[in-house]
Amino acid sequence: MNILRNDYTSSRSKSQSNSRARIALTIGDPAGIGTEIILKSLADRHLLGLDTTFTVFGDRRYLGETYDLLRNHNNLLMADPDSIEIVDICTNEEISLGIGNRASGAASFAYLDAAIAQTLSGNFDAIVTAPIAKSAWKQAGHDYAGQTELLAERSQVDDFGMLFVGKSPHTDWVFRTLLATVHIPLSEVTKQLTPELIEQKLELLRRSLLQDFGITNPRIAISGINPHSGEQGQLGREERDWLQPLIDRYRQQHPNAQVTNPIPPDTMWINPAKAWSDRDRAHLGYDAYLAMYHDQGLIPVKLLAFDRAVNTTIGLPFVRTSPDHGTAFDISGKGIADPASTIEAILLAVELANVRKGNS
Ligand SMILES: NC(=O)C1=CN([C@@H]2O[C@H](COP(=O)(O)OP(=O)(O)OC[C@H]3O[C@@H](n4cnc5c(N)ncnc54)[C@H](O)[C@@H]3O)[C@@H](O)[C@H]2O)C=CC1
Ligand SMILES: NCC(=O)COP(=O)(O)O
Repeated sequence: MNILRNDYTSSRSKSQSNSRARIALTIGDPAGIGTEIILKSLADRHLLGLDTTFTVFGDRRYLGETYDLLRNHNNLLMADPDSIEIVDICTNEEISLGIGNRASGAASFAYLDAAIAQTLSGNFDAIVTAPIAKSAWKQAGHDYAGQTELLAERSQVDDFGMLFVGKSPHTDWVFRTLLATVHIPLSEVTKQLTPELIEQKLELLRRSLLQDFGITNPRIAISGINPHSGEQGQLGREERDWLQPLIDRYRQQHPNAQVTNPIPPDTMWINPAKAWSDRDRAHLGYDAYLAMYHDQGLIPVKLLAFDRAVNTTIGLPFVRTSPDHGTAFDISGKGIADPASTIEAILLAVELANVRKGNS
């Protein structure tokens, strides 16, 4: 694991505050790898020495069971649950490792809901969430597309977005990708992509780049929707009919932002890949990319940065980050789950929380 400390944000926005960031961590679906990656992360050397408090929301019993199961496994380094601060949410559900179901969904929902309530009450500055299974939430009667939507609903915000942030270990360039649409069927995507939605996401992204990352003159790349960005209307009309006019208008309204024309989606990711891997070509990377739908944005993110990208919810009244992967039911309880993306999620949460505290 080669993790570089902090510096996702520009030096302009570094915190001036001396007050300690308070971070809530949820263990996610207890049938998945959440307990393992949280305990591994809390023992990681990159977190030691941070002027931060960590509080874990979850069932103490599952944390203890994971610790007991894995503590002698190949010299794994994990925090002892007895040594960490835990808000014990005992759901009395019978969990089977590797099987996400109604019981595991009810439990993971309860952990997150409690963490949100305490954060909205002012007890925490940020929430780092381990992964949940949306299907398990559904089985437990919680009809949300994901954790993001619950966070937004409880916070009473409509203007929010899913931004993936990954810092290259090769070049230090930071790869940021906002998804315009997220967890919807592919057949719904073009119905939900409207000029209003894209304008809202662009503005949300510009504000987050400024407020969270200290970037005053952002360079933002926008993906097309259709193959070849529509090939002048021959392969789809959205780019011609409204996306390009919207971008032209946006540029006039925001002369500080440098926004591209719709880039053909198949070539959009060539420059970020160069900026990620080659220090001499890091300048080719933009400050952020706006992808039109889930897999258009997340295939390149996970190809380049699966072990370190962070899922960040922007637009909330508090900081929320999460690893970029899911519950990994296929490997839970085996001791092989990589905590790197969770460690990055914690480091980014601390950094963003400090930025907000310094700005307030
Ligand atoms: N932030 C969140 O809460 C997310 C939740 N999910 C949920 O996770 C569940 C499973 O989704 P999948 O598509 O299977 O994706 P996944 O990310 O859970 O697993 C995909 C593959 O990557 C491996 N993998 C994932 N994380 C790993 C880690 N830390 N270390 C080593 N290997 C790892 C898994 O073993 C599996 O082979 C779904 O129910 C989905 O809703 C998926 C993505 C994000
Ligand atoms: N693919 C990203 C993802 O599933 C994250 O969902 P969320 O639970 O953070 O809303």
